[in-house]
Amino acid sequence: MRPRLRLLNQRRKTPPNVKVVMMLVYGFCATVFTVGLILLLALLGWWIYIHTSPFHVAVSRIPGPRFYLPVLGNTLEVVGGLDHIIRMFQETWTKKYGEIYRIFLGSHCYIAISSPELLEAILSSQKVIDKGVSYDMLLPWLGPGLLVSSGELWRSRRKLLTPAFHFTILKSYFGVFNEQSRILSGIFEGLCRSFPEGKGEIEVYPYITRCSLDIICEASMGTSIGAQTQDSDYVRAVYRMGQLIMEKMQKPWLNYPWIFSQSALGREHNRLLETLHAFTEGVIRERQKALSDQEINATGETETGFRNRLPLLDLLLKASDDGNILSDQDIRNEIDTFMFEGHDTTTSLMSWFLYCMAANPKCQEEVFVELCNIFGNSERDCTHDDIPNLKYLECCIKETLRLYPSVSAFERNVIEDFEIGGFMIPAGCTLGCLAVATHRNPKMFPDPLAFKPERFFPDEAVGRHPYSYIPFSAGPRNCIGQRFAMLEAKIVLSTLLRRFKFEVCMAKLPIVSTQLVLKSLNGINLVVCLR
Ligand code: HEM
Repeated sequence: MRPRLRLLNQRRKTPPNVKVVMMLVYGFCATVFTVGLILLLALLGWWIYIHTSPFHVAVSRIPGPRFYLPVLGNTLEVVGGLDHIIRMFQETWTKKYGEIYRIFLGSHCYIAISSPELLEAILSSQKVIDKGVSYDMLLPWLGPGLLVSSGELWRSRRKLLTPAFHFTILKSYFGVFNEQSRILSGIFEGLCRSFPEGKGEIEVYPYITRCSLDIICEASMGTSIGAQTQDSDYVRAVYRMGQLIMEKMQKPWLNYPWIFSQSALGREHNRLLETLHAFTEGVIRERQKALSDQEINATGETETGFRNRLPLLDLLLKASDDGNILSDQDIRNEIDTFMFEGHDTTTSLMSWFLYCMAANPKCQEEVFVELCNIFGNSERDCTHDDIPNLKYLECCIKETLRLYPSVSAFERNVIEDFEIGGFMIPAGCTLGCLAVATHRNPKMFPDPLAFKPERFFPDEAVGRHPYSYIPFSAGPRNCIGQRFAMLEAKIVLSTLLRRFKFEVCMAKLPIVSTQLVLKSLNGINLVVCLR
């Protein structure tokens, strides 16, 4: 009996490998259960939090997606190309939720506005003047310059810098505008002559960028970098820095300073910063020396070759001499701000303008007729007296800025609770003013996607809400360089349209995308020929 019983006992015992498997299964189930329970509790906590915290209760009254995830918010919906982001914010969500809606980008609440009435309430307010978090990306380069600074610092700088855009000063830049327009026109002419039939494809964006850089460099620093005619580390650095900031924005993990500093992009960023800052500092030092040596003679020429147009830099140096507190670094921040704001925006405008002309040949012809009436066959410069006569050109520029505003959206930080349109906007939100969505609102601009310069004829514009058109923003923090930009655009564009004809390149139609300014993902390619 005994041996048999032992045999039976042995048969009933579970084999060791099955035991291991069962233990693993139990372990796995226990882990899944625990993790599930923790997730469930976390979600419950999150649900209770967003239904009871005053912040979330207030923002939940604003239209927007019902669900947003902890940590991620609605971010997954904007993942995609740079052309997808603009569609989501300016079209899809605006159509779905209306002229005010809220979105969570990560855990940050973003309230997007495209109603002229609400924009007026925000932009004319003296309370909501601080910039949104997106501008922090610019801080290493621009520091707290006029664009990024807030509070009292911004107020005092704005007061200090406003005289630099007085009409008498702007008048002195006509020479620079004309000189650089001629150089650009010469480059286009060379390209056209090199095409087999005098007509060929040009990606205009980089050429216009270099022209605007030359203009803003002379205007702000009184020095010439010859970006259009020669290679320069500084120009390359300005150009690359804009791209790099966009690359960084698309990779949220690079927002952690340590990770960024270890990345290839972070190292390149630091090298570019050195080049950019060293250049501006060098020009400031030279200019300081020239001014203190009293080298500027009565004709306005300096021994160092500067032309005395009272560039912005002189104004800042003078202000620091007058005893105002303005360190060399403050001056550098302001100059860097003007270099950045003053070239990318105007390049975007002028490139999209040429595209609009190419896409609307009748309008292009009408501008040409206007130019012939003013300039005839002469190749003379555009003067101060010509500006008021460029009426139709001005309407075309305005219509370009309506359809393709260089700054497609701008932001304000809400630092104390604020009420608009019956909604309480709690402190901590970012308000996003959607220029594209506002400008394409059919209530204000019927048939909004059509290019119709006549919308800006004086009698057509009567009765339109002033905040339905905001390419230069509005209110106390509007664009300080608005008149500069319009003069620059009128002179450069009239010079080009007098000499060249532009046609659309059907194989490479632009793909609109939101970057630091409104650009096209595949460039602005046009077929160009001499008139
Ligand atoms: C087509 C050309 C331009 C457009 C569409 C444009 C548009 C804008 C917009 C929308 C703002 C407000 C941004 C915000 O609130 O965040 C702004 C601010 C600013 N712009 Fe322009 N801009 C242009 C050209 C220029 C030029 C040529 C300069 C300099 C010469 C310039 C200098 C500035 C500065 C310094 C600010 C900040 C003003 C402040 O906060 O007080 N802009 N611009």
